[in-house]
Amino acid sequence: MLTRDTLSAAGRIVVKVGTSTLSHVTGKLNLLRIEKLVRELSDLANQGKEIILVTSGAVGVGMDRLGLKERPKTIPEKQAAAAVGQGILMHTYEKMFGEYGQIVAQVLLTREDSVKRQRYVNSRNTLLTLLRMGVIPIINENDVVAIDELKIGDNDTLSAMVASIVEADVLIILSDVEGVYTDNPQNNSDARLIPEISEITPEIEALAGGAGSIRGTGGMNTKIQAGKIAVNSGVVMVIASGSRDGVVKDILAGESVGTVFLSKENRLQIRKRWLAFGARLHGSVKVDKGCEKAILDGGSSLLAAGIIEVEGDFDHGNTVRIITLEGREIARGLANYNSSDTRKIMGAHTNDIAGILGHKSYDEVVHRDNMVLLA
Ligand SMILES: Nc1ncnc2c1ncn2[C@@H]1O[C@H](COP(=O)(O)OP(=O)(O)O)[C@@H](O)[C@H]1O
Ligand SMILES: N[C@@H](CCC(=O)OP(=O)(O)O)C(=O)O
Repeated sequence: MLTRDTLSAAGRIVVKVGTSTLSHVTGKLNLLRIEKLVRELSDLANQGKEIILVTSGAVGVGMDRLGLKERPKTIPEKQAAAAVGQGILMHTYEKMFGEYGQIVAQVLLTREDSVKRQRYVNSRNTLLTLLRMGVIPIINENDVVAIDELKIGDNDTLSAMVASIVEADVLIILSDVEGVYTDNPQNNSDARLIPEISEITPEIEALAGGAGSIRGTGGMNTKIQAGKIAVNSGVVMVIASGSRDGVVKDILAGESVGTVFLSKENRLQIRKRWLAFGARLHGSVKVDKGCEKAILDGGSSLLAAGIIEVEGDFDHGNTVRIITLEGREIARGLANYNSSDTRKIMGAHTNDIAGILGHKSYDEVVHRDNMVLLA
């Protein structure tokens, strides 16, 4: 069981901040609060932690800039507000993070990026590359283009999907409440904070109400649903107040802040189980002795140079077996190239891939991050 004590070791952290935390009741940005959050996250990045920020606020900030007093009802109006607000948000983050020497990147995702296999692998690879480069990805849903039926619809769910895609250690959801209460604290002054949720039962789900303001979207409901995605992906989730000074630091110190959702298995166990037993296998690649040793003993990715045979028909993003000359399966992983391209580049040096295919999207045929050893 992953508990609060494990949080001090968290290396990859997703923080989600809601509109109610980012803005004042006037609808304008709460600059002091954003500044504090940026400073805290920058300090964690300076400590070597990998940080991803999922930010809401595009629609709210856009509404304010456009002088709209009510949340827009039509989709084009919402999208227009988001288009205006997203730019303002990014400008603010870019400026503030820049002051602390941090590089940020805007990443706008839609539902398809997490459900379509190829897009999932692409989003994952891009996010992991940004983290490796020391960049802080700042993510929001692509409200401007997402059609309503295809939308994730709320950033609580989006942040849990992101945490699952990048296999984060912890997801911290910052809101305008201290955590999950026995009832909506805005309506019931007797409501008490629940410090720990080890299982999301129907009773827990029934406690959650909708948003507390016209600015927020899902209320506690979507946060509990996010909790389900997180704990089933091996990610510990904490809901806490975004107005508390040093909130992220305190959570990572294992302090009893907000509500923690415990995870039964860690992400590696879950991912390994899925890659090893859950994923549909689409083919296999046979590797030479040097490549076998590099994968088993050297922690290497699978490079085209080590491949001597390709079996089956697979697409980019499908799971393939990696087998030895003797036919022993040593690993499984997600292929960066389809079977036909892999056949063309097998045996070739990484530098020659572009010449052979006319493009080179990846150096590796299977990246180590997307591989599980079976031997
Ligand atoms: N059981 C509950 N415990 C805590 N808050 C709740 C509960 N049920 C409903 N809420 C409401 O959820 C709100 C937080 O969600 P929301 O307004 O969407 O904020 P955010 O912008 O941070 O996502 C709280 O302000 C509160 O009014
Ligand atoms: N993508 C939307 C946020 C949707 C959302 O979930 O908002 P919130 O409940 O404030 O986290 C926006 O940027 O306005």
